[in-house]
Amino acid sequence: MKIARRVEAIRAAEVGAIAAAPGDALMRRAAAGVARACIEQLGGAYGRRVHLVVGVGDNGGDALYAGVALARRGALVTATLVAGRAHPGALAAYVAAGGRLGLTGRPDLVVDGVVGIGGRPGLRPEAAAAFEQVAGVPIVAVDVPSGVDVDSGETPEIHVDADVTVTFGSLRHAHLVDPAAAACGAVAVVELGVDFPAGDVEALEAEDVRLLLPAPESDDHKYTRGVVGVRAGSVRYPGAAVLAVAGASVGFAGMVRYVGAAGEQVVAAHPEVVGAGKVQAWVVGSGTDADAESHLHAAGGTPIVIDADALVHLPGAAPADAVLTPHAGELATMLGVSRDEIEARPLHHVRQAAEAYDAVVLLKGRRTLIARPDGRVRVNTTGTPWLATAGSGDVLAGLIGSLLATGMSGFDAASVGAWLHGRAAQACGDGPLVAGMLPDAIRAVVEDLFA
Ligand SMILES: NC(=O)C1=CN([C@@H]2O[C@H](COP(=O)(O)OP(=O)(O)OC[C@H]3O[C@@H](n4cnc5c(N)ncnc54)[C@H](OP(=O)(O)O)[C@@H]3O)[C@@H](O)[C@H]2O)[C@@H](O)CC1
Ligand SMILES: [K+]
Repeated sequence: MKIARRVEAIRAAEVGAIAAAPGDALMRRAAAGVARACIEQLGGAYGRRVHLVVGVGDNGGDALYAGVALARRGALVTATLVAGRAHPGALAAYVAAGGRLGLTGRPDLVVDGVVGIGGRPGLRPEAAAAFEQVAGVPIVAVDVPSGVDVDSGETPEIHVDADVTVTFGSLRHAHLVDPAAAACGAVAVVELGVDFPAGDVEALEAEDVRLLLPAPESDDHKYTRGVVGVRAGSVRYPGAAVLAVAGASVGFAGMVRYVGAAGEQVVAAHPEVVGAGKVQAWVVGSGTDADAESHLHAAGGTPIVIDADALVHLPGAAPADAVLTPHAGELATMLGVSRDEIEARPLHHVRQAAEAYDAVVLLKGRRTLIARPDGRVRVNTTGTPWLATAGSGDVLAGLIGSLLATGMSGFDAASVGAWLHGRAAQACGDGPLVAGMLPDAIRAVVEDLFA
């Protein structure tokens, strides 16, 4: 599990380590990691030109010590001190190692050491100008891309767009949550030997998913494995029913039931699907059109995935054990704000919705977020841009419903479902895909996990 923590918690955990380490030892360790990332990015150090953009705090100190390490390996290192001053010890070491002040020529790489966890969002004009001078050159950000809001993952003002971000000890929210995460590029964590407390934003990794997934026992039969019911599709949108049922039918639940106007098409595509009866979880909404509200009312009393058309029919709180799966536009309608506001502040809004509806809320996006009413959030890091295709949400809703039916919690079902769905898209290759390809790919991903 990847765990991201608030700045306050990180600072509190590091106090002891900083006090115990002699001089700038911790900063030098951090800087060594930054230098390693630069060398990796450049394919070597000797003769390469590296330019440091340096702020007044310890983030700038990290950049300068990284400059020291790079200069020792034969790189030609220059630096702009955006406020005209910098961490005294690091600056002295930098100058002693042959580092120069001021930009000369076009560098091969830029190191962003303007601000880290002590920064406010945005870039001051001197810092913005320093990056403009080297526009187009790859950037390695120290700790976070300067200008992003570290705890909220928001980017309310101008900020650095990095190719690689090197952080220390623990991930911060900005490394996982969009839009800031998109500005980080690839993220590397340098170990500092510090113990951190639990965090409130996390991301599942393959091993977590494997451990959470239900696998049938030898004495299981179809009813003990759980039955999922799908109420999706309509005369107008029969395909949504077929795709939601396909997502529900990848094989986690022991049986899939379908109730709705597209029964004929569903059974033609999935002969194993049966009609109304007792279920352990419902999936309601995809393509239900005018029938959404009546489906929602008919499906009460069990864990339930509420998607698409059904979301707008929710009264104040959702039914017990509900997972709501809106995209940004649907969440905007639910919360009475604009889509732009949701996309600018996804972490804030997904938490607000989870609390307001007293339900697990999965907000779809490049980095899908899954929030619980108590504020705990999982970020999904799998997926490709090709996944933004019609019907892909129907498959996801069905898949999550089938996991719910096996007895998983809504939070686990939603986050495991999102992870498998995204990984399946990746398995389809870096090219076009249609939603109908996902169920087979999900089965292959699960087979790989258990191999
Ligand atoms: N803790 C640890 O264990 C370790 C920490 N480490 C490193 O230390 C970093 C944190 O260092 P930090 O606390 O000195 O803060 P930092 O982010 O450098 O900025 C501070 C100053 O910048 C200014 N400023 C603010 N906003 C600004 C803006 N938008 N644009 C321009 N300037 C702005 C503001 O000063 P002001 O100008 O307002 O007086 C503020 O005081 C951390 O991210 C990591 O890299 C590593 O060495 C490993 C061990
Ligand atoms: K930075």
